[in-house]
Amino acid sequence: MSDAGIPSPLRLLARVATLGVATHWVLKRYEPRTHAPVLALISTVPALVLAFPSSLQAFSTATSAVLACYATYVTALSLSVLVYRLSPSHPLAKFPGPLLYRVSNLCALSMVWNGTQHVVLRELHDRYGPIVRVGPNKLSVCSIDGIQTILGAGGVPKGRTYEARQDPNAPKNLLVLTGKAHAARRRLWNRGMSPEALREYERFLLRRATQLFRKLEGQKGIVDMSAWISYFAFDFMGDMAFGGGFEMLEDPQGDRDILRNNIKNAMRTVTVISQVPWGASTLRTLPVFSRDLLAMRAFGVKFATQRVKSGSQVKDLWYHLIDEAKHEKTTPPMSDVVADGVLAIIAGADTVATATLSVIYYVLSTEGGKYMTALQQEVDGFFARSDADLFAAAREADALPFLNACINEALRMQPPGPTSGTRRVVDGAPKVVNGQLIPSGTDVYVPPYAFHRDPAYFSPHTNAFWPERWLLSTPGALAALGLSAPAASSVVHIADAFIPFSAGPANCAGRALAWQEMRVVLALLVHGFEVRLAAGAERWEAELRDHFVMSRGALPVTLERRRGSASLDALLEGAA
Ligand code: HEM
Repeated sequence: MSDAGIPSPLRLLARVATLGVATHWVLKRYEPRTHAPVLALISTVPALVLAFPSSLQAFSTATSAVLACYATYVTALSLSVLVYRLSPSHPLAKFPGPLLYRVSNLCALSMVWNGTQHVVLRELHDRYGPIVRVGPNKLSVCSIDGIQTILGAGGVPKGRTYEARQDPNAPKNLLVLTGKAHAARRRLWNRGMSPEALREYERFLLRRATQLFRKLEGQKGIVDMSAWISYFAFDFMGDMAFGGGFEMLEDPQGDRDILRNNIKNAMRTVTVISQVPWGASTLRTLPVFSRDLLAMRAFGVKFATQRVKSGSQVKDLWYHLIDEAKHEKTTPPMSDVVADGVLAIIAGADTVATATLSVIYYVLSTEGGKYMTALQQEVDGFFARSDADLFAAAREADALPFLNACINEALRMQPPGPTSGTRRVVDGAPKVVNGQLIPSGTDVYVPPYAFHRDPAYFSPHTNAFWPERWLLSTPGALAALGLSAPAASSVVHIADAFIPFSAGPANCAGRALAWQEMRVVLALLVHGFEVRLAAGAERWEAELRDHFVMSRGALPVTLERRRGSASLDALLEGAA
């Protein structure tokens, strides 16, 4: 149909509106990765104005013509987006979810910024069921078959939310890689986390754990356990990834502590940016968004340079990541190792600190501290043995069963990576979860926190710290500590829904190391100190924030040195 009868200004605006709608359909099909295509599309508006100079006569100035055209363009683009996202023809229309989240990812920004995403996702699953639409193009899945279908081998690759997480000028780290590149890099990591490698790390761990112990012995009054465990975790991971040098335990107020804040801020920033992957590259050019990521890289480069100078005297994680033993055909580039070294600090320090602190908090705060009493009984009994070998016990899954149960339960209650990033269902390979087809192009969360707090997988006491649930098959172990549990038949415990370390080929590469650290540090603390929560500790749970890894507040405690044992003294002296 001809538009010859329409006055020329309206004709111009109609063309601009059509351009707005067309822009939506182009961007929908070819989601931009840089700002250049976005700028190119936006500049078509003045180009259109210039292409029809006669239309300008109806406007008082050229500026008002351009402004009117942009207003029309944006309105048409927005309306097209809105109508499409809410329409029954949208591929995700059949999935329930809050109206605002269906409209735009921007609606979720405040919960992401505030770090409440994990809790909100759980609430949404309570309300809407196992699959919830939490963005225009995004689902959250809390259905047991989704774990293997999405995260398992042959599942769904990581989506673009991961790319937004890393420094744009640095090579990709393991977390961001997919497919063959991921498998090749993961081989290096797996070597660095093999049982033999972990044996090598024991002396570093003993040195740092002893240093922590001695520092805590010297503390008076209220002690912020959160800070001290963090210093330990960062120092130890610095030893692993860069051959040491962080020394936060030695100099807590030193400038290296800035790293902790860099990471905290950077994690929040990239978690927010990753909500709008199409704008990520543009946003990251702004110093406010890139400052902390760049500072982290500079930090990594500085420590890597020191590590290179020291050569292969020690078989730390760096030794394996840069393949100093020459297992690979080609030596990995130094820049990749720096990227993975920084990843090790982010992925390995904060996570272990949060989990260790959550154990301390829950065993002390639950039911008048009865779990701390049971834990001390188990650990004291262990150290009383003449053959007590803490590192041998830390290697085994069942040497200290109640300690393991408490760690598992703290990881269930507060998984240190509570949501993880989204996976994206690739073109031509839709997936079926819970009997429903998840179409290609969909971003999918498989959030650990939501699984762990689902009564369909863990009950009774779904939202309470109840370590007994991990020892149902060994009631004797509980009875020996004065604890009991109902018959296993009345308890729901779906172990496959426990995913604090994620699942599948990109699950946590450092899981075994994390377990070793947590067992050693907690056994030393429980045996060596009487720990009591102090005023303010009750805020622990509320101050845990989901910024990909948990950020946390203080955990004020008082400490009193216990009598300990000859085994403990020998262990601590051995580290000197
Ligand atoms: C309690 C402690 C820990 C927890 C709960 C934990 C949890 C996780 C989770 C959930 C992921 C998957 C993230 C995702 O896919 O978005 C992950 C990945 C990873 N973690 Fe851990 N982690 C812990 C400790 C460690 C330690 C000590 C290291 C050692 C440096 C480490 C290194 C890594 C690496 C390298 C990845 C990426 C794996 C890959 O993409 O193949 N983590 N971790």
